[in-house]
Amino acid sequence: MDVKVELPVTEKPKLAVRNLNFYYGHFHALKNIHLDIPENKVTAFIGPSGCGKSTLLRTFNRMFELYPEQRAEGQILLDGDNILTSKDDVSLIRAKIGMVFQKPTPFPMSIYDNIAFGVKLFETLPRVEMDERVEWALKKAALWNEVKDKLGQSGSGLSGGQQQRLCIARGIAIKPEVLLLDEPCSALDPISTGKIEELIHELKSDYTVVIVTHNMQQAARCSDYTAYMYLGDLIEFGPTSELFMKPKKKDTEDYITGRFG
Ligand SMILES: Nc1ncnc2c1ncn2[C@@H]1O[C@H](COP(=O)(O)OP(=O)(O)OP(=O)(O)O)[C@@H](O)[C@H]1O
Repeated sequence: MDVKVELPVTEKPKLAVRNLNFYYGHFHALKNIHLDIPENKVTAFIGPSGCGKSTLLRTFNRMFELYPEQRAEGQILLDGDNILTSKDDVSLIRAKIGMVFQKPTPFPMSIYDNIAFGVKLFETLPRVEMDERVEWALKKAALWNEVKDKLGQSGSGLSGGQQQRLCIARGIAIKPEVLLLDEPCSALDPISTGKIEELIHELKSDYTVVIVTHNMQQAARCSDYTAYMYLGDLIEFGPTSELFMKPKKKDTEDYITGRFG
């Protein structure tokens, strides 16, 4: 199914996906996806389990290259450059397009070093500037007040919600342009979820955010644009309010009204 939706002229596409096909061995998991991800907005991917949401997200920073049987064809343009064929070191692409996973995954080191570790891969900062960067990232991730007196303690001693905010802080500390969030709240309680959702809302002033979520209320609350996927096809894409209030496709309507999926 070829769905082509142009963004409103007021939006600038940060990522442009063109004719993207993705294969796990012989299994065709993404079928000719055409999609523009607008800059400084939150875009949500929704759809029933197995529809390809995480696969699509993972193509955006070439995470699949770690697995030899996985292959992507087509184009994913970041500001016009195809990251699938880019000669840039993949770690440079991942510095521009950061990812936060479903389960909080703090490194086995202090809260401070969890943030500083990634920064050191790309920048050599004097200690004072590194301190400032760590504080900046923790403030952006709304975690600073809770951890400022225990930066030397292990990141794994934090609560699940705090660990996830630490992972978001780690992701933004290297100042990516795009932040990919793969079901970032699925392991969290409602209060932590609320904090992450507020954070997502604030992050979009600086970043382009893409979130995969199972939770339609979450997509409706925190995204500006939503893509509905089914069996590897992009079925519908548009402003979140329109997609939820006035879906154009019957399949989308059935899914969001809970008649299916
Ligand atoms: N490593 C893999 N090897 C083979 N097939 C895979 C692999 N990972 C995912 N798939 C298949 O690709 C399809 C898309 O999976 P994907 O994880 O992207 O879906 P999803 O929409 O994110 O699902 P969920 O909501 O359950 O996380 C599914 O049919 C899945 O079984």
